[in-house]
Formats: sequence, C-alpha cells, structure tokens
Amino acid sequence: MTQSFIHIESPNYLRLQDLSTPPDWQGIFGNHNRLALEIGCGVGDFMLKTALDQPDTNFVAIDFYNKGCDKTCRRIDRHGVSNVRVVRDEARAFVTERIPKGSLSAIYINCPDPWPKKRHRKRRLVNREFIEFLLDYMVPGADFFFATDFDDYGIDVANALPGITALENQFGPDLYRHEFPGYHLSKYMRKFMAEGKQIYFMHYKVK
Ligand SMILES: C[S@@+](CC[C@H](N)C(=O)[O-])C[C@H]1O[C@@H](n2cnc3c(N)ncnc32)[C@H](O)[C@@H]1O
Repeated sequence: MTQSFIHIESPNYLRLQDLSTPPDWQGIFGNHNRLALEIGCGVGDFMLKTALDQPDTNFVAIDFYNKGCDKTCRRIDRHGVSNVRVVRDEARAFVTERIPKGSLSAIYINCPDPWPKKRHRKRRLVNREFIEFLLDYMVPGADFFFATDFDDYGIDVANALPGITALENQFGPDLYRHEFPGYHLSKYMRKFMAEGKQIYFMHYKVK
C-alpha cells in the first residue's frame, strides 16, 4: 500500500536522515531522564496520556505510518508536551540503529497489526525472537508492555513470554489480564472494546 506523504512540521518530529547512529538522546531531550519507547504509536493518543503521566521520562514514539506520525505530533504539540519525540521508521531497524544497548526503561507495544490469516502470521512483529532482541536494549528493571485485541496473537505471546527467563511476569500467576487499571487505552483498544472484544494485557519486567 502506498502512503500519501505528509510533510510533518513539528519541533517534536525527528527526521530519520537527521539522526545519528545512535542519536544523542540526552542532547535531544536536554536532560538525563530515563528513555522509553512506544512501537507503533498510531495516532498518538496513548503516548500523549502516558507522557503526561510521566513528565520525568523521555518518550520516543515510532510508527512507519506517516499520517499517524503527523497526528501524534499534532496531538503532543497541541498539549505543549516536551517529553515526546516522534520518528517514522520500522521498529526493528529503528531499535538496531537508533537505540543504544541497555538504555530503555520501558517498551510499549499496543495492538500491533494482528496478521490474522494463518499464512501471514510469520509477519507478526511480536514473538519470542523479537522480544529477546529487545532485551539487549533494555535496562535491568525495565518494563515491557504488550496489548492486543486479537485472541490468537494474545495467547501466542502470553505463552511465549514465560519462556524468556530474563523477564519477570508482573501479572503472575496470570499470563495476561483483560483489565489493566492505570494503563491508558489506545484508539484501537477503545475501538475493539466497543466491538465487544477483550484486550489481552501483558506486563513483564527485566530481571
Ligand atoms: C493497529 S495500529 C495500532 C496503533 C496504536 N498502537 C493503537 O493501539 O491505537 C498498528 C500500528 O503499528 C504500526 N506498525 C506495525 N508494524 C510496525 C513496525 N514494524 N514498525 C513500526 N510501526 C509498525 C502500524 O503502522 C500501525 O500504525
């Protein structure tokens, strides 16, 4: 699918070509606060609320959807939020090239594309291999959050996570929960809940 290209004019939008490998995140944010990443921020509603709750955390919100990056920027600009930067990139490439190892205090992944057709499942972003790849970039004690509306995706990830010994389940003995008080609902979560679906929430910490 071709995306119509929107030129994003925002002080909080970082053009990939202007970023070094890896970028000086402390210099970009102008402080030494902890660094967190949202993968697939969509229109940025979850990012805005989460960043407002945690003014002492620097958030990087990424999506390869140009219109979503634009909407996220507009939302955070409108609210005068200074602890979010938005980048348009693919998750694995972004983390590899732009995140220093052992630097993330949290990773949020909400409602990633489910690829419901059996033959397309291998295209799913989140699986054991991807989570193990992310571990290298997280600090001890870092939070890993995953949420999906799609039963099959939720159950697959819920079953894979306990096998990753570097992570500790924050919902144990439950593998997932359908309610997560204090965790903001994203646009897609609200949409799916309105359709009567349940969200699978997972929360783990790096040991
Ligand atoms: C179903 S939407 C969910 C958006 C938002 N997280 C929410 O819950 O409302 C999935 C988003 O993830 C983005 N996405 C999927 N795979 C990605 C990847 N590998 N790298 C970056 N963004 C990705 C898509 O462009 C899309 O905006």
